[in-house]
Amino acid sequence: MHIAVIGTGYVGLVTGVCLAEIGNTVTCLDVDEEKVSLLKSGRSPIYEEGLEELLTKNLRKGNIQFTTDYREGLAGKEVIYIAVGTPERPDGSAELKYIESVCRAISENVRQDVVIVTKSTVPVGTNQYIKDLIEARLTPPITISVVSNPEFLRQGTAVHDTFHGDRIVIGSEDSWALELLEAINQPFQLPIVKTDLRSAEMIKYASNAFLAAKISFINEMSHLCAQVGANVDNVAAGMGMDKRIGKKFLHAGVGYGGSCFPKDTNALIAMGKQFDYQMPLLESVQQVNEMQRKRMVDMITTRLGSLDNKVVVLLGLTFKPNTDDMREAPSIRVAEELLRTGAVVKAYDPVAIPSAKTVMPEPVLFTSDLEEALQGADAAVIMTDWQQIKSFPLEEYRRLLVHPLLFDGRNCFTLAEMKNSGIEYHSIGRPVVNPQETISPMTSY
Ligand SMILES: NC(=O)C1=CN([C@@H]2O[C@H](COP(=O)(O)OP(=O)(O)OC[C@H]3O[C@@H](n4cnc5c(N)ncnc54)[C@H](O)[C@@H]3O)[C@@H](O)[C@H]2O)C=CC1
Ligand SMILES: O=C(O)[C@H]1O[C@H](OP(=O)(O)OP(=O)(O)OC[C@H]2O[C@@H](n3ccc(=O)[nH]c3=O)[C@H](O)[C@@H]2O)[C@H](O)[C@@H](O)[C@@H]1O
Repeated sequence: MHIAVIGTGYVGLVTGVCLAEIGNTVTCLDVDEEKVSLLKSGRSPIYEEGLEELLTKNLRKGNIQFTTDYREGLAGKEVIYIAVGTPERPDGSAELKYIESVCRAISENVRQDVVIVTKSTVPVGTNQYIKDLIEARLTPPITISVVSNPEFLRQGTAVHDTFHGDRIVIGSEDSWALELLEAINQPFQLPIVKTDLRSAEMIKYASNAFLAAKISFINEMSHLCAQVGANVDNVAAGMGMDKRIGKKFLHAGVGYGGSCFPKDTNALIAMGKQFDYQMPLLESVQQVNEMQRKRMVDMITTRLGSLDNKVVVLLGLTFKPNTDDMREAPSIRVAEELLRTGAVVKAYDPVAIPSAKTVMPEPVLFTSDLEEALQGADAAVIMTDWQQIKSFPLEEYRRLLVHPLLFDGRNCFTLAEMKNSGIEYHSIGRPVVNPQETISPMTSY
C-alpha cells in the first residue's frame, strides 16, 4: 500500500516507520525542515527504543522517505494518515489549527481518490469536520473517505506498543474504508475494533480519562492509607488481583503529567460544557491530581518546618522515566511551591536538563550528576522513577545528604529495604520508615 503520514512527531514517526516495517511504501511529511533532514539521514529527533534501527533499516530498503513538500508527499498515495498535534487551548478545548492547515494542504495537493486516516486525538465530530473541510476545496471528481484510528502508544515504549498493543480501533461510516484499514493493520496481529466514526473518537478520550481516573483514585486512597497506617502498595496489589479492577495504573505517586492525560481530560470536560454537562467525576480526577503535588510539599514542610534556606534536591524532572519530555511534569509545580516557601532548590535529571531549563521556575540549580545533586542537600525528593535513581546505592544517599531524609514521590523502594538504610524515608500512602520521632499512625484520627 502507498501511504503518506503527515506529522513526524511521536505518533507520526512511529506510525510511519512501523507501517513501512510491515511492508508498505511510506512517505512521511512534516513542515519542520530540520526534522525532515535529520530523518532523511536516518537519525530520529526523539528517543524511542528500537525506532532508529527500524528507521535506518527501512530507509535502506527504500520503504520510507521524508519530505516537506506536500505535492511530492501525497502523489499517488492511496491512504493519508494525519498525526499532527492537537494541543490545549487556553479554555481547555483542543486546538485544531494544525489539523485545519493539513486539510487545506491535502485538498490543494491531492490528485487521486484517497482514504484519510486520523491518528491525532481529536474531539468527537472532528473527522466529519475534516471530511467537510477537504471536500469544500477539492477538485471533483476526486472522492475521499475518512477513518478515525486513534493512537494508544505510550512515550518511551512507542514501538513496542505499536506491535504489542491491546487493540487497534478503526471507525468510519464507509464500510470499504474500514475493510481497507483492517487489511493494512492485519500484519500487526492485534485485535481490531471496527466501529462508527464518533465512537472511535470517543474511545480515545474515554480511555485516557479512565486511566487518569484510576491514578487519581489510588492517589486519593493513598492519602487515607497514610492517615490510617495502611500501605497503599499492598492495597493496590490486593485490589488489582480482581480482574474486574486490574493491577495496572494503580501506582500511587505525585500524580500524572505528560502531553496527554492533562490535555485530554481538559478537552473532554470542554466537550461536556458544549452540551451543558459539567463532568463532575473528571473535574475531581484533575483536582486530586493537582492536590498530589501540593501534598508532597506539605509533607516536606510538615517534617522540616520552615524551608528558609534549606537545600531541597528534586530527583528526576520529567513526567515519567525514559523520556526527556517535560510537558506538565509534576516537578515544575513542586519546584514552584518549594521556591515560594523559601527553599534553595537543586534539580537532577539524567537526560532532561536542557528541556527542563526552558520550563522550570527560577532560580533552580541544575545538574545531571546524581552525586553532585545529593551533596549538601537537607532533603531529597524523588519525582521521577528513573532507573539511575532507583539503583543508586542507599549508603550513598545516606553519605551525601546533610540529613539522611528522603521523600519518595514514586514509591521506588520497599519499606523493608529502607528499614536498615539509616535513612528517614517518607513515601506516598505508606508508613514513615525510621521517623525522627515515633508517631502513632492513628494520631490524626
Ligand atoms: N505523544 C504521545 O504519546 C501520543 C500522542 N497522541 C496524539 O497524537 C497527536 C500528535 O501528537 P505528537 O506526535 O505527540 O505531536 P508532536 O508535537 O510530537 O508532533 C507533531 C508534528 O506535526 C508537525 N506538523 C504541524 N503542523 C503540520 C502541518 N501542517 N503539516 C505537516 N506537519 C505538521 C510538527 O512539525 C510536528 O513534527 C496529538 O493529537 C496527540 O494528542 C496520541 C497518543 C499518544
Ligand atoms: O494519549 C496519549 O498520548 C497516551 O497517554 C498515555 O501515555 P503517556 O502519557 O506516554 O504515559 P503513561 O505511561 O500513561 O504515564 C502518564 C503519567 O501517569 C503517571 N502514572 C502512570 C501510571 C500509574 O500507575 N501511576 C502514575 O502516576 C506517570 O508517572 C505519568 O506521569 C497513555 O498511557 C497512552 O495509552 C496514550 O496513548
